[in-house]
Amino acid sequence: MSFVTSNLGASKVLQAATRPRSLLRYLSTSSAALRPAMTPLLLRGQFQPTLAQQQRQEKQIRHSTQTQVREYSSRPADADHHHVRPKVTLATLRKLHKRNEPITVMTAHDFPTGTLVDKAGIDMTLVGDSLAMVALGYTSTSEITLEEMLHHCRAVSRGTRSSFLVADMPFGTYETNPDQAVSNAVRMIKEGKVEAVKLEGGKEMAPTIARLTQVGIPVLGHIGLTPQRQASLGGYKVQGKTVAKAKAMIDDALALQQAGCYAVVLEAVPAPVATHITNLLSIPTIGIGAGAGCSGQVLVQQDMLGLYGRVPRFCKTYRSLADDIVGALKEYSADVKSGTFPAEEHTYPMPQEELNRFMEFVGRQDDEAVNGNSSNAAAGHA
Ligand SMILES: Nc1nc(=O)c2c([nH]1)NC[C@@H]1CN(c3ccc(C(=O)N[C@@H](CCC(=O)O)C(=O)O)cc3)CN21
Ligand SMILES: CC(C)C(=O)C(=O)O
Repeated sequence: MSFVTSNLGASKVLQAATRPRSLLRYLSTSSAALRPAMTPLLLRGQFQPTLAQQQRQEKQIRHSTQTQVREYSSRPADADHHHVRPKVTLATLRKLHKRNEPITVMTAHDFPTGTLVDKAGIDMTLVGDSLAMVALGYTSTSEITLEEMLHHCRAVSRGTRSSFLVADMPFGTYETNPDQAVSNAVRMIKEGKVEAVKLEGGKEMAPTIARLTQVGIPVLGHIGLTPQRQASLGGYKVQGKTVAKAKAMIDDALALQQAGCYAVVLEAVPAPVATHITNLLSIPTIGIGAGAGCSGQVLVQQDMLGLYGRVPRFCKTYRSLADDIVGALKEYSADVKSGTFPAEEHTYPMPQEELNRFMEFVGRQDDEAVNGNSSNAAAGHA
């Protein structure tokens, strides 16, 4: 592993890590290489970094040094991470937000992908309705039904131990009135076994969100590009690009907070608008295509792993697994055709004594076939 802090001597890091204040001072006065991302934004004069953002950068650097320190210990790097991770609750998320530690969110749509997200130490797992497209092959998210969603939620929940688990309410299951939203959200909790629901929309959804939170169902809001409304938005378009639209989005965000959302997703929003909303709100914002000024980030797992065809501009493809998978499938196919697979090590042996008797049995059967004797000699032998 290589970290930006590699210029710090190990002993210095260890020393400093035990005295966070002095490390903070050290870092804030040290090389500009330690402060990526922020400088170009400042130069472009798009917006001023908030104190919170500066503290977060320092926090990130501190986190890297701590990870590095762990490499020098005798413990395997992930031993204390994978198995004893405490359950993430709403209180945990609030604590992360208060500390300006970015909240990580990742989608999952079944048991294996849910397990992977949980193992990676992601704070929040989202059973997003993008699974309609990436897992079910629908052409939009609006087509998925409540029953289909519940099926996927249950699968993800079986693989989720620590991450906070939230799922999208499908299009058409919450818009009619607050009663409809409550009864379907209750199904998401009881049958889908998720801890919270996400629903799309701004201040027009506030009464519904208020009802849900009043009956004890945590709600994650979602504004900006709301894919369930893509038809009326005229496609998957960036939202809030004009002052008027940005102002309306600010009103929506405040209304969602007032209605009791524990956090709000901001999708495909210009970074300065998302940063401003983040600074205004007392609840975390989770950005997707909304820049680094949000309180957390979310991506669609298939996108970031290169498992789904077209990837939006805001997505970083961390791996291109589709190529690997197709390569493996082609090798398998060639091996089967050529007889290379299965090999000896992929087969099951039997005890030598049993094998000898089995071969005798097979020999007798062959003799009988040749001699035209149809009586069953094996039964008498056994
Ligand atoms: N696989 C997948 N990933 C997603 O992130 C995702 C889905 N599916 N389905 C539902 C929505 C749709 N999403 C999308 C899809 C495309 C763009 C996109 O291509 N936007 C243009 C910008 C267009 C403009 O300028 O307004 C881009 O260039 O990124 C954005 C969000 C996000 N959500
Ligand atoms: C992209 C995220 C925010 C989402 O809503 C989904 O996965 O459906």
